[in-house]
Amino acid sequence: MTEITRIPVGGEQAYDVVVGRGLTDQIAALLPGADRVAVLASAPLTARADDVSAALAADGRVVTRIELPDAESGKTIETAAACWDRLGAAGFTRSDAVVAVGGGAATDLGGYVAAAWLRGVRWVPVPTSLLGMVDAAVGGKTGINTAAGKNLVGAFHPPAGVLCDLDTLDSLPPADLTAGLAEVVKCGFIAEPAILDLIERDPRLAADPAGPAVRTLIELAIRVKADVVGGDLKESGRREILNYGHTLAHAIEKVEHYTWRHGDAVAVGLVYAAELSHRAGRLDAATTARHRTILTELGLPTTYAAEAWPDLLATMRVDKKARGSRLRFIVLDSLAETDVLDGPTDDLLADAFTAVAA
Ligand SMILES: NC(=O)c1ccc[n+]([C@@H]2O[C@H](COP(=O)([O-])OP(=O)(O)OC[C@H]3O[C@@H](n4cnc5c(N)ncnc54)[C@H](O)[C@@H]3O)[C@@H](O)[C@H]2O)c1
Ligand SMILES: O=C(O)C(=O)C[C@@H](O)[C@H](O)[C@H](O)COP(=O)(O)O
Ligand SMILES: [Zn+2]
Repeated sequence: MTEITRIPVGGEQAYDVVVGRGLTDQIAALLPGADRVAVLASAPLTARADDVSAALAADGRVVTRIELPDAESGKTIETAAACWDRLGAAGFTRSDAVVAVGGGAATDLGGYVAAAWLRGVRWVPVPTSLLGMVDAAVGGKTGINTAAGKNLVGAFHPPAGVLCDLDTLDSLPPADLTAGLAEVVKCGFIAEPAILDLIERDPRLAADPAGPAVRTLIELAIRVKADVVGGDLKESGRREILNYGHTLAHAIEKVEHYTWRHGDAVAVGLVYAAELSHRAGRLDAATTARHRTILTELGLPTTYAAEAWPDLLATMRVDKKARGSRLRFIVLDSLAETDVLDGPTDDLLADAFTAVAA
């Protein structure tokens, strides 16, 4: 086992994000007194879920294994209902718990299953993707998609702890690792410019799961998220900054029927949010251009089909940051200085889109 980093997340239900290698044996200690534990994972993560289940069983827990449809296709009410049926059949009580093993889709679904079962039981995400480690598994935002859009049903339900085992990144497809870096870049622009400097020094190293830069980037990004959500779990204020780039990103995901990786959509959304900030007279041209440059160097997309604009605009109107008919965007005034752009005109929104339109 290598060195372990524990990153505390504050708030009423404080917990640690544990980062290291060979962490499987730590799972049982995060759920004291849980006699029954449901381990949720999709097929590509079967081996990892086996290890986690074996560690729990070795500690005397009765494990219920539930296989999820993979990736975004698992974030549905049907999958959640199937999980609740299994918990009911296995007699899960309020002292029992859920463990979700996988990328952000599995941990979002698993967290929501736990949040709603008996109105809330303990859960632990075991993120296996970079994006899951730096973002989805941290902060207690859980949820599913609906026909109207992305993450429209869910709950704030902090986990009992988060296990980020860096060994799991070895099997992550490179395109998924790169997609996760989009959320890391987001943290760089909204709060931690050291992230941007590190990636710019050697973008190739940033995407090497075995290299030293990845762990540093993961820990820097987790610290940004932990700091924000520790002070504003329910997004009544500052937490909205974590949505930088997401208003357009979620619309792209819906228009693409969830076939795009979340991180890829976020990359386009970040460039759009920067252009919007610039065209609203807030962000300087150099910082705006820096978005496109760094994301391109990482191999992330920065453009989207021009003809999709009407659909995208209509979808953005059900974004959770909207208030009535007013859209609200997180924008940058300068590096690491965020603000809300409240009620931008359709002309301004369309003008900014020309900068990402392909
Ligand atoms: N709750 C939050 O705060 C939050 C934050 C960011 C993103 N999200 C959500 O997270 C989701 C995106 O997460 P993601 O990028 O991890 O995608 P994902 O969960 O869809 O996983 C992508 C693919 O990688 C595979 N995979 C994951 N880990 C693997 C591993 N170690 N080895 C081999 N294959 C592996 C998965 O099976 C899947 O096929 C989106 O639904 C997004 O909305 C939530
Ligand atoms: O944790 C948050 O808050 C975020 O906004 C992080 C985002 O990266 C993440 O994609 C989140 O799921 C988006 O939340 P939503 O409330 O817009 O669905
Ligand atoms: Zn995101």
